[in-house]
Amino acid sequence: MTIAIRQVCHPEAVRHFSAAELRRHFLIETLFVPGEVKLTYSHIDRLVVGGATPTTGAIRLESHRQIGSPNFLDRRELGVVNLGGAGRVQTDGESHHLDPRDALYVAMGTRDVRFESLDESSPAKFYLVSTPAHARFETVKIGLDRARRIDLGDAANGNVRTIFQMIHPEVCRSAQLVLGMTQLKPGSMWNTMPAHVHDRRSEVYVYFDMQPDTRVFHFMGEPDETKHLVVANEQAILSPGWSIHSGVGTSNYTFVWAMGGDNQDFTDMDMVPMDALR
Ligand SMILES: O=C[C@H](O)[C@@H](O)CC(=O)C(=O)O
Ligand SMILES: [Zn+2]
Repeated sequence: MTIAIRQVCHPEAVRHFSAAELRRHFLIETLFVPGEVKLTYSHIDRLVVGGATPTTGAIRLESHRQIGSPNFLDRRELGVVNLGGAGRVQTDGESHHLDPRDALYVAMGTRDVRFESLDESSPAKFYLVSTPAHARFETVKIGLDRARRIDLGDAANGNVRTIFQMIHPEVCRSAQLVLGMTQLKPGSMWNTMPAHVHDRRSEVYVYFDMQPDTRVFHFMGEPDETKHLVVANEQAILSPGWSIHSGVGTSNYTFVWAMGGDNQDFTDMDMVPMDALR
């Protein structure tokens, strides 16, 4: 298991970042490495983001000095979304079958978490987001059928999409983690425009369901100082509370968004008026 550390950047410093610096601090280029658990520890809301890509055998979520407790989930909770082929997640010996697109909320206090693929020729790709937790809730699997579904956007604006709220107070209890998936319809390319910020919560996006030669231009930065990251399939973006997080693709795509912070109120967003964007 590997864990990379990302420090916090002040927005006044980010104004001067080159494309390479912006990528080094905010983009996670590689999430899925066959046979490995690969994590990034971000100091924005202490979000841990990564991938577990089991091939032949089971791989384990280990703790680390950075986590500061004997087991990874002693003082944390975990969201898992399967972006690959069918797989299994074992939580303290209990087996959870995760089909493609299924999510699992794993409770604080779970000692042993293992990941397995059902077919090594089509390995599972478990996308992981973990936040600190103060209380134990139930470990629960959430398929898209159990998610809270919001259809929005319109063809004229190129943003017809469905938001599936998966780890959300009305679906599954958690200490602070809120997570879901947004699928764009073919012909729609925009997400989250008009843009918003929410200084109460940090957010992380992972874009997937993309072809090798398509890209998402992901917009970040303070509303009056926007910048972009050019993002390929299965890459993630760390979005501090002061930053907008919106993207336009060269084709349609799907993304998982996840948040941690002061509240779990999805609708608590500060919308950015169009004439405020720079
Ligand atoms: O705070 C909420 C997040 O930014 C996303 O849920 C937005 C999103 O999925 C979309 O507009 O498509
Ligand atoms: Zn947001």
